[in-house]
Amino acid sequence: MVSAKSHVQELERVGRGDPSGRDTPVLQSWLRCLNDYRLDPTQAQEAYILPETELKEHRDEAEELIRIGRSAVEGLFRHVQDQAYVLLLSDARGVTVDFMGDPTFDNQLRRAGLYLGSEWSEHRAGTCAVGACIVSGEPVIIHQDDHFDTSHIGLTCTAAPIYDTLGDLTAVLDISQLRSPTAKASQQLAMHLVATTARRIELSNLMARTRNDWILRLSRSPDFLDVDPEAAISIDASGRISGMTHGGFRALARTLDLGDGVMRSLVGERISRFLDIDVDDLPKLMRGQPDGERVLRTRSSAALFASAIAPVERLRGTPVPAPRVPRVLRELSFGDPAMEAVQLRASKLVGRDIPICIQGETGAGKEYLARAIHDSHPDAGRFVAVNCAAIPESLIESELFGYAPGAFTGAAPRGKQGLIEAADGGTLFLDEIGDMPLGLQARLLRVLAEGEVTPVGAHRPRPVRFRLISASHHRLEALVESGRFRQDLYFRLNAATLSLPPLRERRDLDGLIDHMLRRVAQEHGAPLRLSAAARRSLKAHPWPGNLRELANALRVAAAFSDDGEIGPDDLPEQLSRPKAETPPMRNRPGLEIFDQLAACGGNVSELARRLGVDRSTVHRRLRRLSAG
Ligand SMILES: Nc1ncnc2c1ncn2[C@@H]1O[C@H](COP(=O)(O)OP(=O)(O)OP(=O)(O)O)[C@@H](O)[C@H]1O
Repeated sequence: MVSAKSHVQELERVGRGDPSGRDTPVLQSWLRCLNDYRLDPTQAQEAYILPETELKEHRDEAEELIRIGRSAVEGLFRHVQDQAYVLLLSDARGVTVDFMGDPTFDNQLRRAGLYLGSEWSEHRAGTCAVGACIVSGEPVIIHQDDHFDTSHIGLTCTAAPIYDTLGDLTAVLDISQLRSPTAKASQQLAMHLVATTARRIELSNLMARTRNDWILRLSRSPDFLDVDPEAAISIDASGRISGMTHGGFRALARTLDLGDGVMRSLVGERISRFLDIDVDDLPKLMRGQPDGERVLRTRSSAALFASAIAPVERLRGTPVPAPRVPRVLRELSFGDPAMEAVQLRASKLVGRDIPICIQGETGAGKEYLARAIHDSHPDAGRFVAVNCAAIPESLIESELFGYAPGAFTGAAPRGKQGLIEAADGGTLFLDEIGDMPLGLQARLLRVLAEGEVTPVGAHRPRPVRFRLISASHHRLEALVESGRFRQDLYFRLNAATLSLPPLRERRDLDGLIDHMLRRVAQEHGAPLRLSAAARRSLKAHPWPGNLRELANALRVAAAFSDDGEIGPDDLPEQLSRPKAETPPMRNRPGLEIFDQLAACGGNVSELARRLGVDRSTVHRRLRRLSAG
C-alpha cells in the first residue's frame, strides 16, 4: 500500500494539472474534491456515521427500496461473504441505509465506515465508490489509493447505481473489502455482480410499482430473457411508457441516439416511437409463444429479444381486490381503531417474507397476534415460540441453535435439534427479544443473514428458512441507544412494526369482555353471565397486566361464581375492592404480581430485580396465573 505522504503528493500533482495514469472517473472525482468541494488532502477524516435519529429518517424514506432490494442483496451477500466482502445500500445522498457484513469484524467495519449509517457522499468523504457513483450515475471501482482521503486508502469499493422507474438515481449498491489484492482488476467480478444485482432490484421495483401496466423485457440475446433481462419498460393500456429500468432507458435511447439525462422525459412517450410494436402486439410476446417469434425491431432496425408480462388485472380478469382481513385476525378486536389498523397491516404481511416486530406492554397479546398472523396462512408450517427472557441465559444458545453429539459434558449423546431448526418451513416467534444476550444476537444475525444455522459444536451449517416474528415490551430503539441491543439486528427484525395498544387505551372493552367470557365459559364447561356491577368493575380497572390480566380475572371469577352469574365479589381482589381499602387475603395467592408489574411499568426485568428473582421466575408466575 502506498504511504499517506506519497498519496497526498500525487493528489497535489493532479491538482496542478500534471498527467496521471489513474482511470478517468477517479481523476474527475479527485478534481471535484480539490476544486469544487475544496477538500484538503493533508487533512485525513475518519468515516462519518450519522446519529441514530438522522439515520432513522433516511431509513424510513428508503423503506420500500430496502424491502424490495432485500432478497437480491441477500442473494449477492451469500455469494461474496466468504471473500470477506461487505455490502452497503446507500440512498441518493450517500447514507448507508442497509448493510450486510460479517458481524465478527463489526468493530473494524464500523471504524472503516463500512457500516450502517455511514455517509459516503463525495463532498464529505472525498473520492469513494458510492460518492463517485452518485455524481457520475455509472458503476465505478474505487480501489485502495484511488480514494481521496488517506483514511480510506486501504479499502476497495465498487458501486453501481439503482434508478427509480422515472429515471432518477435513487440508491447505490456498494460492495467493499477492508483488505484486497493490490491489482485493481481483481475487482472486475465484484463490479459485474454489483451491477447485475442493481439491475435486478430495478426490475423488482418496476414490477412492484406497475401492476396495472404491461412489462416488456428486452435483451440482445434470448438467454435468461424471462428471468434476468437486460432491460425492462412498463407500458400502459394506451401504449405509452409509464416507467423503465435504467437498462430500458438505454435500449430506448440507443434507438433514437438520445443522450444521457433525458430518461425522465421518455415517460409518457408512445412505445411505437422507439420500437416497431404497439400495445396490441404485446400478447404475442408473452411467455409460451415460440422464442423465434418473440423478436422485435427498434426504429433503428436493431433486433431485440422481447418478453411481455400482462398487467396483473388482466391476468386475474378482475381488478386487484383490496386485502381482506382473515378471520383469525378479524377476531382480535371489536371496533377499536388502533387495533383495526394493526389488523389491516398484519393481514397485508400474512405469508410474506418480511420480518415482523410486535411491540406492546406485557400481556397486550403479542404472542396471540403472532399466532393469528401465522394461522392466517393456509400453508404456514410449524409455529415455534421462544421466550428469550424465560430461558436461563446459560441454556438459550443450545435451545435456540441446538447442539451436535458430544458438544459438551452432559449433552444428549445424539445431539439436539434447536428451536430455530424446528421452525424450518414455519414461523419462529422470538418473544422478549430485547432480553437476548448480546453474544447470541450476533449469532442470530448470522442465521438471518445467511439462512443457515450451525448447532453448537457442529462444523457444518444447515439451511433454514422461516418467517420471523419477534416481540418485545421494551422499546427496542431505547435498548439500541443504550448499547444493549445490536442496531443491525434491530433493523433486520423490525422491517414491519406492529404496535399493540395497552388494554386501558382500547375502546372495545365491552366486546372483548364478551368474547373472552365466551372462551372462558367453554373452558369452564358451563355458560357464564356477567352482572352489570361486575362489568362496571371490569370497565373501571386500569388493566396493568392487559389482556392476560383480563383473561385471568375472568377465569378466577368463573371459578368463584356459584350459578354461572359473575358478580363483583367473584372478581379478583384488585378489581372488586374499593380502591382505598387494604386487601384482605381472600383471593388466589399471587395475583398481586399484576399490580407489582404495573408499578414497574410492565417491565418484567425490573420486577424481577425488585423481587430478587430471575426473569424466568416472574414469567413462570405470570403464565401460571394466566393459565388459571
Ligand atoms: N385478542 C385476544 N383475544 C382473546 N384473548 C387474548 C387476545 N390477545 C391475548 N389474549 C390472551 O391474553 C393473554 C396474554 O396474551 P399474550 O401471551 O399474547 O401476551 P404477550 O403480549 O405476548 O405477553 P408477554 O409480554 O408477557 O409475552 C393470553 O392468555 C392470551 O390468550
